[in-house]
Amino acid sequence: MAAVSVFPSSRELGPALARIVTEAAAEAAHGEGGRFSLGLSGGSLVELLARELPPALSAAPAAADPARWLVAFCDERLVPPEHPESTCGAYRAQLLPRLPPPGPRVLSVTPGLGPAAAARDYGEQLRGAFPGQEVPVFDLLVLGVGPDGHTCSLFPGHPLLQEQDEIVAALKDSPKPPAARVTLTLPVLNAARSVLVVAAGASKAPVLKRILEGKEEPPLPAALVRPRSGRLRWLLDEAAAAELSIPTEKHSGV
Ligand SMILES: O=C(O)[C@H](O)[C@@H](O)[C@H](O)[C@H](O)COP(=O)(O)O
Repeated sequence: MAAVSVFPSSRELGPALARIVTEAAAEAAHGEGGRFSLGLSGGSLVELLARELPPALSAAPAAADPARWLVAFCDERLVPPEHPESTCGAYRAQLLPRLPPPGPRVLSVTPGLGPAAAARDYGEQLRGAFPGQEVPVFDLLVLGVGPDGHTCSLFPGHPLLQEQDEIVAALKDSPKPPAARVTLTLPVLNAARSVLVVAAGASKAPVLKRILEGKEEPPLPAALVRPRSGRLRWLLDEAAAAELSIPTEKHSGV
């Protein structure tokens, strides 16, 4: 059973999310290799992390220093990095310049490649960054969830939900534009040591009830995020949690 934390609004959820990231970073710094591997999703998470991670870092122990971080993106839209829809572009514009120099090592999808080549290239980058790991084991993945129950760029009913061999896959038919994307696959999501799924706003309330309380078959993509041995936590605001009847941890956020 995943832990579901509910905050009054993003104003309280954001700092809690940032604190979890910096605490995980400090913990990983003391672990093997002293590196913190972090996978980030796009969408509303970009602005939330850009606002909350810098202040959280200034209050965090030195061990949380982003210079020890490897940052990768859980999915990416196949657009030029300067395109407003580029997840990497958005983080490079909004978050990375606000981190203490020299900042993290960032893996990103090589621009200008077609979907299949981009997925192959990004997969090779990941394999290189996680030597000896058939499936990269991230310390922490931060995921979002769409109103349709997608996460990363894994969409309901899409064949990629069955992908068990590739760590990165491409799609050209994303129902959420842009259509061409690459995404981490479920084996990577479920190998992570810790996974956070963040959702805010009333538009997510119906799908969160389906994901967290429904027993529908086939399960929605976000319901397939079941880390084998890692920790799974949901961070929601009250609006997104409004239809839940399962027990949740209420946080006032102070
Ligand atoms: O690049 C993307 O589109 C994201 O990785 C995607 O999976 C996102 O997390 C969800 O669509 C939720 O997006 P919002 O948080 O903006 O609703």
